Amino acid sequence: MDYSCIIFEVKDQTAIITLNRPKVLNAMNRQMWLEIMDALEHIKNNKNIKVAVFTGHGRAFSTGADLKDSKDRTIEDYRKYLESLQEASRKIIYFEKPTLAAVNGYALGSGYELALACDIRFAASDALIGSPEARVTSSVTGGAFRLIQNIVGPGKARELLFTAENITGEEAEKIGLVNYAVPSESLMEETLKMADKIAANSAFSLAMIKKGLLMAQGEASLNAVMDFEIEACLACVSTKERQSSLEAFEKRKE
Ligand SMILES: C[C@@H](O)CC(=O)SCCNC(=O)CCNC(=O)[C@H](O)C(C)(C)COP(=O)(O)OP(=O)(O)OC[C@H]1O[C@@H](n2cnc3c(N)ncnc32)[C@H](O)[C@@H]1OP(=O)(O)O
Repeated sequence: MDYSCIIFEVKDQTAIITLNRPKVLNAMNRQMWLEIMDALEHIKNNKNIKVAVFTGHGRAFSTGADLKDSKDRTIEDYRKYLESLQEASRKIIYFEKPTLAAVNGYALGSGYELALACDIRFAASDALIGSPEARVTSSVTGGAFRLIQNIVGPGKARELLFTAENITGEEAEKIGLVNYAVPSESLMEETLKMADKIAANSAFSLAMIKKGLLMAQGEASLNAVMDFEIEACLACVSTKERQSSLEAFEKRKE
């Protein structure tokens, strides 16, 4: 597959998937999710690759769902988009090899959910991370109802989702949302250092450890949560309020 929305490269034993729609701050469309899945399949089948790293091209990791694409979508189109998003999210969450996120700039909505789906997160200290769904009349979709509570606990998860406010990489480190906040100029270097440390270990052990960790987190009912996420998100985007939110987004600089 030729990639138009991501850049795929391999450095030593680490594959780097760079979200690549910088003109729209790496806003996500169905094609981007399909390309991510294709790249993951390649990583899975290549024994020399032991770790996958996600990052963003330009001044954002990703600002989440493409709101311009969203405006004229039918509910059925939206469902297809969400199903691709969830297929990719499941693939990342259950991926046999460790995944790392190097969060640069904005990581919002589905963009921040992609980072949550990764095993380990690095962020630039000045990154802006958040879940603006409630502000744009949407709802989380990438397994985030489970993931965010597992990562920061129920109280902080509610605060982030209810306020829809962004926090910096530095604040994210304090609440355990990211493992490390580092100066933006050393973000990739620090992330790749950790990737190298992991890649020095047994691929089989890593796969087993990851499987065990996921089982221990109660994967069985994650599917039920994710099915609900699709219904909740579609219910949100079917409201009249959703159209007003999208119009407000377009008019925000007038
Ligand atoms: C299931 C899903 O619904 C869950 C979600 O993902 S909801 C999350 C949706 N995302 C957002 O609400 C974020 C929207 N973006 C913004 O609020 C702002 O762009 C920003 C605060 C992140 C950055 O602001 P600023 O620095 O002023 O940059 P611009 O707004 O000028 O952005 C530069 C161009 O990128 C376009 N863009 C940014 N984000 C999106 C997006 N999510 N969808 C579509 N397009 C986006 C923006 O319109 C600018 O393009 P233009 O052609 O210059 O107008």
